[in-house]
Amino acid sequence: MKKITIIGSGNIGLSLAKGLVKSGLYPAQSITLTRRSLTGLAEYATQGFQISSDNAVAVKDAEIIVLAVLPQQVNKVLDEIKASINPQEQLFTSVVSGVTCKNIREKLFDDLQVVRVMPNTSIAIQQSMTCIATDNASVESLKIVKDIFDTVGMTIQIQEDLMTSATALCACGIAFFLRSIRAASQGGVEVGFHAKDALMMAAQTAKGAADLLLQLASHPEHEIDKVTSPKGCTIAGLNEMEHNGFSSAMIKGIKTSAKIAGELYTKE
Ligand SMILES: NC(=O)C1=CN([C@@H]2O[C@H](COP(=O)(O)OP(=O)(O)OC[C@H]3O[C@@H](n4cnc5c(N)ncnc54)[C@H](OP(=O)(O)O)[C@@H]3O)[C@@H](O)[C@H]2O)C=CC1
Ligand SMILES: O=C(O)[C@@H]1CCC=N1
Repeated sequence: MKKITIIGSGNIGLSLAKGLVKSGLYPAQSITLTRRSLTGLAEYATQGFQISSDNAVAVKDAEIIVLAVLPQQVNKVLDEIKASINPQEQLFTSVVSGVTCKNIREKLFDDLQVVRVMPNTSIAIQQSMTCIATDNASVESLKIVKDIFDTVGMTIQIQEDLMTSATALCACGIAFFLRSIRAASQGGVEVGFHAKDALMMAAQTAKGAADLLLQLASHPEHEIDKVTSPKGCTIAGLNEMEHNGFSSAMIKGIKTSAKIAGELYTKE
């Protein structure tokens, strides 16, 4: 168990903090949360987390630092903490989209080990798909990061140049699949269910579909073929969706998100 400081405890920073505590391996007391406005962190202090609005102080004792501010807030934060960083003792991780390991070292220290991590918000319930990449961290440091994120979902190590693609597919992907579930529930209401029931039914159906792929290591089309009875209602609905661009919309959306993810830091 290591001391962790999360700089920028907003949506993803807090989701990570909650997931680590839920995993049982990291007590709240080992995690320091920072943001400029501490009112948003008051409830976390009552749960045992350390909270601070002073990034420079908050990183001093940390063995692992997680940078989780917006891309346009990164430079100011790195300037603030530079004097408190010890590159020999600390491991620097960043979940910031579009900011490379090299970008971070250029602002801090050449010999600082930096690992980029791209989780998604389901990290709060230990269900994240987390992508990990580095261009200089040791095998031991990578293992430390992987071990942490393995407690809050599934991890995969990828090449750093695929990190913006990973952002689109997995981090933004949560929103894409949620919108699909919401749309399915809206269809459910049209065909007769109350909204609350329709949403629960759509969500559990989506979960079942995902688990068919994950638990059986199966391919979507193989599972689809089992649902589409000849001349049946599934193929009729599925083809209607495809005529309206269902797959195409998802593919185009992911490509657009990946492009924008790569531009976020430079758009400062
Ligand atoms: N949301 C998501 O699903 C994912 C987001 N990411 C990445 O994570 C990062 C954060 O995104 P998200 O959580 O959505 O954004 P949020 O705006 O919710 O969180 C950013 C947090 O940073 C805090 N902050 C801003 N400036 C400072 C500062 N100088 N010192 C300390 N804290 C600061 C803000 O609080 P305050 O204003 O009070 O300081 C805010 O709580 C982004 O870079 C994004 O690309 C990556 C994966 C998934
Ligand atoms: O929308 C965003 O820019 C961030 C990055 C991935 C998820 N949320």
